[in-house]
Amino acid sequence: MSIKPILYENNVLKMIDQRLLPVEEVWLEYTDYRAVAEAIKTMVVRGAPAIGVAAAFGAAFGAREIVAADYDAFAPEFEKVCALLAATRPTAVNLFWALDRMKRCAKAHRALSPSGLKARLVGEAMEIAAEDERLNRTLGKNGATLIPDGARVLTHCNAGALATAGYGTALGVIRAAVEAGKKVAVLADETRPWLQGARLTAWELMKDGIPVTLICDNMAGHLMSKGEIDCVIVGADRIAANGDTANKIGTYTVAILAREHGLPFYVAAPISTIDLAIPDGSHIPIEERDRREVTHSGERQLAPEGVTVRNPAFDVTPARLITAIITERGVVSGDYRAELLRLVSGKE
Ligand SMILES: CSC[C@H]1O[C@H](OP(=O)(O)O)[C@H](O)[C@@H]1O
Repeated sequence: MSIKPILYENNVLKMIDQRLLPVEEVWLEYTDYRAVAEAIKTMVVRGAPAIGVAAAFGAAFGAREIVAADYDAFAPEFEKVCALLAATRPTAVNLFWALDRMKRCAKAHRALSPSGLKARLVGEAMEIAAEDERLNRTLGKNGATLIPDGARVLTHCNAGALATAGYGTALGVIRAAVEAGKKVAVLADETRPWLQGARLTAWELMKDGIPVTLICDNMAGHLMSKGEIDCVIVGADRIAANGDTANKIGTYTVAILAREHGLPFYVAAPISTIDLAIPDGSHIPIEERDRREVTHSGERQLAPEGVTVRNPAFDVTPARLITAIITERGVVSGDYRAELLRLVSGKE
């Protein structure tokens, strides 16, 4: 049973502090939307779907504070709550998808009493969380058909249970393949600078008893050239209408290497990660994070004081390098613009 990094119990949001893994398993408690926003910004919780789930609960907490006689008075105040949460991180579209869904829920239930509306919003956040894990299991099954028995699968960053409400996307495919009886070995890129692969992917796969080998990011090409990797599967933070995909920094590099070595490169993501409002990857905002993530490992200084640093937290893999995109509504490849529109619209 894979971990659920976000729990809602007795009106309290509990989230595992992913900054402390794998050394410490510490759960933090939240009831205030401002604290939830800070948790997203500081990566207590991270991972596109998980960020959306946390923001949904944050919005519900913010709604509880609003004193308004009716929806017309409530709506502008709720907009301010959602705007503060939306300002936390720019790349993962699931954050904005979840907040828009909470605002649509409020509007749809505007006839409720203020207390009824606030309770309904908590229910919507709970449904977003429950739905995310459910669809990850479906997505996982859809993708598992692409993973051969005995496959050695490279992944980058953490697109596992810790990046979602549970089960994971890229690692959801791995879990589903294992549950289908396949022998799967994972190679996890450590994923500098925040080390989601070393600290999170290795941790959660070991907890589940799934074979995992940790490698440094600069080892992937060598191991591909030696025939030690059979395919690549990663998550996503935002997929543009043409299939260009933003994911953790270094994903583009892995995609280039996979193409060079003739290896399949799969992206696993829920429909909520697809952003049809942007035509291609050049429009995806790329978060630049604090320089200290590069110059330090915890308190240990790794670079000279004052050195110039870049720290883009994501990059964009062009659709042409992506073998297939795995979602809960099916697996698509080829003409991504048409295929993604079909998936999102739900039309066959
Ligand atoms: C299941 S999507 C996870 C996605 O989010 C990660 O970014 P971050 O850890 O900075 O939130 C990374 O891009 C993963 O692929």
